Amino acid sequence: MRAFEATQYFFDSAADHLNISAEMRQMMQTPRREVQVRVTIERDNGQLANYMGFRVQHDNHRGPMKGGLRYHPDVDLDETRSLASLMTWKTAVVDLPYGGAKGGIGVDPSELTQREIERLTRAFVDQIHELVGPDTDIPAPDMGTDHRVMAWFRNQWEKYHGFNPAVITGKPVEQYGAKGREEATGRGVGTLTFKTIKRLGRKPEGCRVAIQGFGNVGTHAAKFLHEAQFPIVAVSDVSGTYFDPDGLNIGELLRHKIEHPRGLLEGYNGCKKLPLSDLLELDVEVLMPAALGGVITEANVDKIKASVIIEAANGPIYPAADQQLYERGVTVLPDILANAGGVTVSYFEWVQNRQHYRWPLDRVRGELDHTMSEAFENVWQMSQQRKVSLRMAAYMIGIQRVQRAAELAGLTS
Ligand SMILES: NC(=O)C1=CN([C@@H]2O[C@H](COP(=O)(O)OP(=O)(O)OC[C@H]3O[C@@H](n4cnc5c(N)ncnc54)[C@H](OP(=O)(O)O)[C@@H]3O)[C@@H](O)[C@H]2O)C=CC1
Ligand SMILES: O=C(O)CCC(=O)C(=O)O
Repeated sequence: MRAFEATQYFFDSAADHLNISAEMRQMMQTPRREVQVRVTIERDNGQLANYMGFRVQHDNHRGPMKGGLRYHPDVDLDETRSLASLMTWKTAVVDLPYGGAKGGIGVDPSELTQREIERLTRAFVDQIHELVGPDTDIPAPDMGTDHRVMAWFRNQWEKYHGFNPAVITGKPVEQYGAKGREEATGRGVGTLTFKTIKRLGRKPEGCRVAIQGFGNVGTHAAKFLHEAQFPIVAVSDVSGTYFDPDGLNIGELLRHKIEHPRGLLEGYNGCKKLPLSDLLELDVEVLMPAALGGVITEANVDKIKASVIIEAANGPIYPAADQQLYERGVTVLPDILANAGGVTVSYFEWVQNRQHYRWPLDRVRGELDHTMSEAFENVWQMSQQRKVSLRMAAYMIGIQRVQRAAELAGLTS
């Protein structure tokens, strides 16, 4: 199964619980526009290198389309389509005035220098600058991109269209970025992990956590959960799984990451090192995939021991595995709710840019917590009332909101 098929399956299962015509379903499932471009740069050694770039604009009934840019070797049209549709349901679940989009380049950024990544980003903007804008489609960071990439993107876009920092979010704070955007996804994930555990009648101290991926989302989630007294017993990045059954020293791991090349955990020897694939199968209460999609499938679902899975990553569980987990009584907090903190603070950044006004960090955090908590309550209630999984409940809320917007607009917008 490929990524978009998985997202469509979840959409269809949720739509089956709602009264939606076949034509409306088809409209909501089909992306408005898909763009695929060749991006060519000169490497530092003078050789040419060609990459494929993508932007999928999924739906704009609720507002300008919003979604990150991923730089990763697996990026292709199918994955981008899947991620773009997730953005439509995600912005709707947390009730932001946005639609959904996603983009990226099929490239391994670890093989390029910073100057090459800058040239790549500028060349990509040259290809797609007419499609994006503060009122149409607003990119942001995702895997493999960060505030520097956002700054280059904005600078190149403004060469064509003039000053308008609201064209992209996740920028450096000194360059019209919002305070708190960098931590936002991990913070939101942490907040909702805490709420889920509380709702299940458990205490953080008794919930061992394993986190797959120690990048932007994984590190900030780890920091938040560590401060909230959760024992984090394992984290992983591409170099392996780092494990301590008594709880990892998160501060030390973060320092190691900052001080070492490419931000890798490679060489950290304050705990046991296990093979990469072991992380998902550890004996923990809470499992948090925070890296790639499609990591929990029919092939490994039997080996998952956690009773709570928090989808910090986008699309980490495929449908057949999701069904098995539901039947086993595993609580899965779905991506379109769990990791919505990033796009929520992106929205705050966009609002601040448009008003030429800056919020202090405590305001950003307070409004983030409020937005995430409200969405969590709505999804939890829907799940209880309709006796469906949290994923189905989140999709149902998202789909209903997009359907309502489409009907109010007269369907032809
Ligand atoms: N950034 C954001 O605001 C948001 C991100 N997300 C989602 O969260 C996930 C992570 O994104 P983000 O943290 O931004 O990405 P980053 O690029 O910052 O970090 C990704 C992390 O995953 C690790 N990784 C990659 N492959 C594997 C693997 N096979 N096993 C274990 N670890 C692996 C990387 O390791 P290494 O560094 O060693 O390569 C890195 O630590 C993605 O699914 C993304 O779509 C969702 C909402 C918002
Ligand atoms: O911050 C944003 O606008 C989008 C973040 C994103 O790509 C995501 O939530 O998956």
